[in-house]
Amino acid sequence: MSRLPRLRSSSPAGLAADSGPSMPTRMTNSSLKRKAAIEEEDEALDQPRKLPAIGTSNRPTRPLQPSKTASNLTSSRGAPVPRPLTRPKAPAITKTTRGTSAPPTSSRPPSRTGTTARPTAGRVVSGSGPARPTPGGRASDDKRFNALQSQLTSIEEARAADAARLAADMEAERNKVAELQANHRALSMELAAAKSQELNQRRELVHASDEIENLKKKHNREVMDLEMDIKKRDREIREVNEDLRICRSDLERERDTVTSLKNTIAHQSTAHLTLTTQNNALEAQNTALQSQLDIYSRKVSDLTLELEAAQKQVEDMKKEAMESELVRRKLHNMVQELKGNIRVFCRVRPVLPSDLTTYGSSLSSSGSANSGSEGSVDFEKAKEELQANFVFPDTRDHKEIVVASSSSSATGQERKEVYNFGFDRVFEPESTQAEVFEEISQLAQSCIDGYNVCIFAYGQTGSGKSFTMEGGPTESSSGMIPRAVEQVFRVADQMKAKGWQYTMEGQFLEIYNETINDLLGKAEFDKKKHEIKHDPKTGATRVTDVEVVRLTSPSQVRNLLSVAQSRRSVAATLMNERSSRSHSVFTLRIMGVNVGIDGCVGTGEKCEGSLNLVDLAGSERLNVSFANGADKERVRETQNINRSLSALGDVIAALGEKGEKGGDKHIPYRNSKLTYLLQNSLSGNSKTLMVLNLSPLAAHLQESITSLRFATKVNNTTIGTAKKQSRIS
Ligand SMILES: Nc1ncnc2c1ncn2[C@@H]1O[C@H](COP(=O)(O)OP(=O)(O)OP(=O)(O)O)[C@@H](O)[C@H]1O
Repeated sequence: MSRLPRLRSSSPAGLAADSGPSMPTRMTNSSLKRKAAIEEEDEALDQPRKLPAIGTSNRPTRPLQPSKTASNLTSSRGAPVPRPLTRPKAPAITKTTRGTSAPPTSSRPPSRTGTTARPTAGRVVSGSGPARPTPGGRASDDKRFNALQSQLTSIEEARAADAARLAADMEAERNKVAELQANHRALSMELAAAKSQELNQRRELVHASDEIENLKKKHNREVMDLEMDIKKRDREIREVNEDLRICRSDLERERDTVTSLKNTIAHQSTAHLTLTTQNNALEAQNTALQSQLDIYSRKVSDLTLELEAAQKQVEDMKKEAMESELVRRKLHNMVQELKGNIRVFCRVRPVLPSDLTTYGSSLSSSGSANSGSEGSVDFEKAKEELQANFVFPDTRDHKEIVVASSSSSATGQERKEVYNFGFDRVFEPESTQAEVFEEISQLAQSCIDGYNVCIFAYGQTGSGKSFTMEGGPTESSSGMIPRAVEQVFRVADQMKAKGWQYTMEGQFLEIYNETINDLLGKAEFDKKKHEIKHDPKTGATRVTDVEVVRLTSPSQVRNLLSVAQSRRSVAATLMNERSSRSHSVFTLRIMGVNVGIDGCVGTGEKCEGSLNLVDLAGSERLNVSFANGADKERVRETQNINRSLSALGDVIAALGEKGEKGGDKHIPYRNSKLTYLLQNSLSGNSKTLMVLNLSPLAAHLQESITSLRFATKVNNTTIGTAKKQSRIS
């Protein structure tokens, strides 16, 4: 009984630690149960020899030798060595007990197997018996001992059998243990392998976890990428869908277009057939035309050659025209010189209705002179009554005027006198402004050609000077100044074709009481002092501080004339007409340069001419003013007019003398502002025209005769040879 715990304790210590808990434990329990059953059986046979007595022995029980394999296995592993299973032994009989109870040799049972010879149970029983036999009962005791010896022998035999059986069982158990230990080792190895595998697997697991983590991250990234990709794809899909939609609509349109094109093609096919037919016809026509074209091409090349020749001819003609222009100028000037560089025209104005009232016609007082056809007849009668006897005998050349006057002698006899005057041209009262200008226009041309021209209107007050120079408001009544300006502009324009380019400027001055006033200026009359400057090199005359206007159109000149007229009206007093008592000088300066024509270089020749149109003060005051003499201012005016007009006569006379005799004759230009101003236009290199205006009235006859005599004197003067002011730059 006491060995069970040892088996029990050895079993878990030796097996449970290293082998699996199930199978070895079961096997140990079953063998122990069988042992427990045998021991219970022994107890039943010999109660006093209880097994616990064995357990009390100090002899150590011989443990079952563990198999070398098991021992080696456990020791090699370093684990606690399990307690080996002990072989069951019979309890040994101590010498002390044997000496007292029975002789050892006789009482020793026959030798048996080692296992059975060593039981100790008998000795345990004898050694531990409670009662010690007495010497009287030795025989019984021997019997008893023998019985007991036999019993013991049988018990030992049974025990031996049991021991053998147990040994066999033990051997089986050992084998099983060995087997289990082998299994255990195998399992340990498997376990180690499994552990190492587990370790590897753990490492792999860690590695795999890392990999999984990485893969997860990668996966997340890929997921994100994929999501983005998906979004992108979505976007692309949307775009593609949109494109698809557009494509579809385009396709629809294209289909429509195709449909319409098909229709068109169908129409076109029909038209094509028609056109093919036409084309064939046209090709035939074309062939015919081609041959014609060849003919025309030849003609064109011939014409091109002709054109080139013609263009060359045109170029030559242009050059020729420019050269002939120079010739024309020379010839024109020669003609003007032959006509005389100072010429005199005489113009008699018509009798005006206003003359009837002013000069007291008997018909005008009757009041019937101004109405109806009867009135016109009366007017004609009144005219005859008032007008002087002017006759124009030269009906072909219009160069003569005959004045007949009658006067009473001291004896009371009527004396008739006839004066015959000849001028370059005589204009009758019916003459128009255009007719007068026709003669003057030649001088305007000379001015454009670079000559200085001076045209005077001379005559008594009311004789028609202003009318001749400035004219009336209508186109037909416009005077010499606007016509000359128009002529200059027209000719300047025409001269462009001959390579000339002109610029024009104008000034309008008044000489009143030997003072120069600017009719185009803003300054108050008679206040500002203007000086006359002559440039001896260029022959140009300039007046200081006067308005010189660049002229761009004839209409501009008309405006200037009206400005001048209004300024004169403001300056006029109530008593006197300022225009009658002053000279007005309109100067048109013309500057030209030959720049050439297209493709033909100009000569560069420059010319500068001036056209002076002078409306003189009334000439009659020469006599009348001195006769009166009461009004000092008027006397002064008259004296100035007298001086300037006589100075003009003197200059012309001196020029005439110089022309006739030559030499270094002094010309008194400085005797008056008028002659000094017109110095360069009166000298030998200029052309002068005096228009003598005559009143047709008999009341003015004496004045008219005086004027005629003055004009004749001028007309008979020959001013040298006109010299063209030109210079080559
Ligand atoms: N040929 C003409 N035909 C028609 N009317 C004329 C003619 N000549 C002059 N007259 C008229 O005679 C009048 C006097 O002429 P104008 O004023 O021109 O004379 P004037 O000599 O200039 O006088 P003044 O010296 O006072 O200026 C004006 O009414 C003008 O219209």
